[in-house]
Formats: sequence, C-alpha cells, structure tokens
Amino acid sequence: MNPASSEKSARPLEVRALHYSYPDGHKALNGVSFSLRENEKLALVGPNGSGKSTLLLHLAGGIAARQGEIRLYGRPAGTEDLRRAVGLIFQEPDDQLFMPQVADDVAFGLVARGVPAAEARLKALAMLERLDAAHLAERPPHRLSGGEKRLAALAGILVMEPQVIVLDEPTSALDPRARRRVIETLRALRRPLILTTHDLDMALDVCSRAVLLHDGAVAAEGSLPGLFRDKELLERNGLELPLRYSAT
Ligand SMILES: Nc1ncnc2c1ncn2[C@@H]1O[C@H](COP(=O)(O)OP(=O)(O)OP(=O)(O)O)[C@@H](O)[C@H]1O
Repeated sequence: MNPASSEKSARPLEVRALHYSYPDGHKALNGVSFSLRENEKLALVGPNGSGKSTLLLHLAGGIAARQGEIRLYGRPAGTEDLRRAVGLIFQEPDDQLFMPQVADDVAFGLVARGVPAAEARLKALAMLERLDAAHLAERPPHRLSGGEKRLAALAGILVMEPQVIVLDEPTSALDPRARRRVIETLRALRRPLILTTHDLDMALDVCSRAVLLHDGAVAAEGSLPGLFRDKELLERNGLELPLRYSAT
C-alpha cells in the first residue's frame, strides 16, 4: 500500500470498534477505537491486563480483526497489509534476534524480502551507524546487553522502512543510561509510532498524545502532558502520576 496514492488527509492508522476474545472466551478488547496522526507518537497506557499487548498484536497483523476494523491510510487493512506496513518491536528483543551477528540480524528482513545479501548488509550497517550502534555490527546478538538488544531490534525494524512503528514496552528492564538512549532514538524518529508502556515519564519524553486503556476499552485519550497530570483519572484507571509530577 502506498500512502502517496491514498487520500492525503487519511490517518496512517485507524482502529474502529475493535473487539477480541481469546479462544478460552476471555474478552481482552471491548470496542477499542482511536487513530494515529501523521508523524504522531502515541503512548498506549493502562494497567496490567488492560489489553495493550492484544491490541499491538492486532496492529502488527499477528491477530486478525474479526469484530471491528483496522485501517491504514484510509483503507481497510488485513493481516498481510499490516505485517507489511507495521514494524513491531517486541518487549523481549531476544525473540527477534537469532542470527550469529547483529548486522545479519538487522539485514534479515531485507534479505527475506528479496534484497541481495550484500546490499542488505550495507543498508543494515548504515542503519546501525544512524543509531550510533555501528560498534555492535559484528557482535553475537545473544551477548548484547538489554539496551543494546533494543537498539539492534530497532535497527532491524527501521531498515525495513515500515509505515508505522509499534513498540511493546521499549524501556522495561533497562538501566538509566540505556533507557535514555532508547528515548533519544525514539524522539529522533520521523515516523508515526505507537508504544505501550508503564513508564509514563518515558511516554512524556517521547509522545505527544496518549490513549488510556482499561478493561479492553479506551478510558481516556488526550494530549500530553495534560492527560498525565490528571491524578484522579490516572488513579481511577490503575496508574500513578509520572515521577516528575508526583515530586511536586
Ligand atoms: N492467550 C491468552 N488467552 C487468554 N487470555 C489472555 C491471553 N493473553 C492475554 N489474555 C488476557 O487478556 C487480557 C489482556 O491481556 P494483555 O496481555 O493484552 O494486557 P496488557 O495490557 O498488555 O497487560 P500487561 O501490562 O500486563 O502487559 C488479560 O486479562 C489477559 O489475562
């Protein structure tokens, strides 16, 4: 799908009345609707079990939308469209890194798409350099630190030039330095992006808007920082004020 050929005003991603129950009958999404604007960075927040990961799996084409609809640039998108257009970075980058060297891992998606290996490697190296991670290129991925793995996984997704980037908990289990590095990298991206997180301070640094999920439905949405200053709203939905506001 080529966004240039679609309506100019269409949103990169739109979710309409999405419901989902797992095969055991557990209802995880209960009519979720929201949209992502061009070049917007959106935080998806909510307590444990509110449906964030289930929603991300739908966005990345891992689960088919059976009730409700997902649209890419104004057009209904099936799982194949979503897999092609949306780059998902898992919470555990180990799931994404499996080649002997980081550079091969970063090039993997391009090679799978038919790009000749030498060209794919050059692109992978250029992307690692852009993320200030060229020194990781020849390291075995399983020996990297958590923060380095996140950067490698991010390079592997960005090199594919996805239309929309989706990240599941990009800063969980990172030390302060790695966390800062991931935040800087995400801030510098010029792509529509959705991330899930429990780290509201990170969301404030990276995102301009947030959607708050509770029990599989949108409990609130709005611009940042406004939404994350509303202590009562956050507490009602199982969240706490970001550290920077709770200190005052
Ligand atoms: N495979 C599954 N089968 C049945 N129920 C599931 C399955 N995966 C998740 N659920 C349930 O669906 C609901 C939403 O789960 P989901 O993982 O999407 O929440 P989340 O907001 O990502 O949570 P967390 O913040 O803990 O990662 C939860 O009640 C969860 O128990």
